[in-house]
Amino acid sequence: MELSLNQEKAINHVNGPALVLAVPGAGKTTVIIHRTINLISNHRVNPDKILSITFSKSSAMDMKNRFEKMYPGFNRTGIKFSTIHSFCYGLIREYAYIKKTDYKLIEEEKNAFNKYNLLKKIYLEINNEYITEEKLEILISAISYIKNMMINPNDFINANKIEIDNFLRIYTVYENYKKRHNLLDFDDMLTISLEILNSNKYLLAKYRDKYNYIQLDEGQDTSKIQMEIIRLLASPKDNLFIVADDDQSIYGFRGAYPQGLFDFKKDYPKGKFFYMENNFRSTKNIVSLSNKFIKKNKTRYNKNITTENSYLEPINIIKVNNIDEQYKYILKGLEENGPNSTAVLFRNNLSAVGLIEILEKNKLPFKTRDTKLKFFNHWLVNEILNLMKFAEDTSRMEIFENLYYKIKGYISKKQINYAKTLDSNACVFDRIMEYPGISEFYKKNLRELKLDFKRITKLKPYDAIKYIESILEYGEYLKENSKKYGMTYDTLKMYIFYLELIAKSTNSLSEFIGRLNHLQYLCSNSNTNSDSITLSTVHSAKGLEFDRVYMVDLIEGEFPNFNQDSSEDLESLEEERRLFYVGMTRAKKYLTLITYKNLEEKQLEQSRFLDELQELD
Ligand SMILES: Nc1ncnc2c1ncn2[C@@H]1O[C@H](COP(=O)(O)OP(=O)(O)OP(=O)(O)O)[C@@H](O)[C@H]1O
Repeated sequence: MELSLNQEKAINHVNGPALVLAVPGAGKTTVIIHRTINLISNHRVNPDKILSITFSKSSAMDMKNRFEKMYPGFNRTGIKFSTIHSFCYGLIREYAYIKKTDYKLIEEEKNAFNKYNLLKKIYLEINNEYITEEKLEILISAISYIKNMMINPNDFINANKIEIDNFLRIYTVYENYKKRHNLLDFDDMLTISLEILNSNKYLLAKYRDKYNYIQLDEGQDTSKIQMEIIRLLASPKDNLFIVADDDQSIYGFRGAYPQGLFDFKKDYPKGKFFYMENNFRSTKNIVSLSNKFIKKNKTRYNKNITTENSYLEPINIIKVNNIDEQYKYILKGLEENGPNSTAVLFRNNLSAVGLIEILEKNKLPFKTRDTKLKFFNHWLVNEILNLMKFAEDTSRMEIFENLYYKIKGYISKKQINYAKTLDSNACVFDRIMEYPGISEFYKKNLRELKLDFKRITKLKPYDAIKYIESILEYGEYLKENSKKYGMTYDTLKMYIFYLELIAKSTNSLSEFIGRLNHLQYLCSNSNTNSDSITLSTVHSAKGLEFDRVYMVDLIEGEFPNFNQDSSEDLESLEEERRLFYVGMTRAKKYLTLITYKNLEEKQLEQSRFLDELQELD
């Protein structure tokens, strides 16, 4: 590979701070690898003294592999590619050793004691109810944001609408508990590391001496506290080499702080700027339109993206009638072009479910970037399955007592408790009918309900779900209670939609459950063959490239991901636009953007980003 002049300039930078502002596909990773070699080979820097910080474990891995490919045989020993968290953990362990204390990490979900369980327990104690998975995610994300942005939780509450009752109390109890017991979550690794570096002169000097050259990849998604740690470490030599594309900052919700890049000049008046505006990855068609598109954002360094690659095919915007036609379109493309170097990208992970079902049915190999799809263990999916299981055996009180109030029938807790004292092998409805003084009206209701469940056993899974949703009025319950679960009704409907999609090809409950298990298995044991189709959220596709990219489900509300409850401020819109841009710029040769007009009876609007692209083209 022949390096460009601009790449050369950045690679040849040795001492002092530098910010490399680059566009997608400009070879940022390439530059970090070549610069590392340059420091070692031409400037006699000891490999141990270079610390390259990557965004995620997988990008650290990717960088190592690319290094190997570019410089086969070069002794990589001592060169450190690490995430900031892994660096911080090392520092904390050393500190703990000196202080003869011990910190326990509580991130691993597989351990019995972990932060998820701790937060669930605190939430239950404070709010007297169980927290849903969605709310737990909101809670964790808010705590993380506060830590990463180094803000006061009170200020956070004042500036944000958060759907968690007693958030401040939960936050305080959680923080105090961890402190008392020396527990660490990922965010504490950062806060504690910063405290150590600020308070322990010995360790600060030691680590400054240990790493003389610091390189930071994906600088745009580094949080405020991470940047503080890195700057403190690099000081006073300030041999800090940051590579970034502010247009690809997509982790604002987790505290990414691209503002740090805009402050670079102020923080380092003598700092050097390098620009890499040539995209080596994509065709002229893709580069030109994505460039015009991102220019609609106001908060950004102005860059002019160019490419020497030739024109190939225009970006393809496809509007079909419904999601089935979207899938058919993709299948046809895969049939014509094969699965090699192809990705299907989407805004929300739920989209993966429909794609997995369709690809599996057509025996097409795929791999998912996010292997733990929460769909398969989601409470809503479990509840529908449980109602179907209950239909097959209406004596199963252990199922019914958790669901009776979510369907029609006006059954009371007292009646359930009474029924539990009767013969446990008898049908639950017959038992409730024994309730002392129960009116004829109630009995009629119960007989009807019993009949409803009998009917369900005669239906195929697809029709059974529809029956549960409408006739048993489970859908009504979801509509009225979605907020309680930290979700919108539209999202809950999508869960049902995908469940029905999978149910369509099955004839019995056991076959249906078997299919769900099989799809979940395929998802978590993803095909790693290079010639399988990659399914990924745009977030997880960061840094990757494919010959052919389909972006799917491009519906207003879905992408940009705004619902009726979320605020549509300029900042969030710009972040969504950056995310869309990251998706577009993953494509080397062919980019297809797909939207559809209807989802069942509901009419949809195409994503506003497609409107923008159509206007710009
Ligand atoms: N000088 C060059 N000549 C030819 N190809 C290059 C050159 N530099 C980089 N590339 C290629 O361009 C592609 C993009 O490089 P790389 O992935 O490093 O870009 P990036 O800036 O990290 O991209 P992004 O930020 O969009 O993820 C890769 O396929 C890489 O091999």
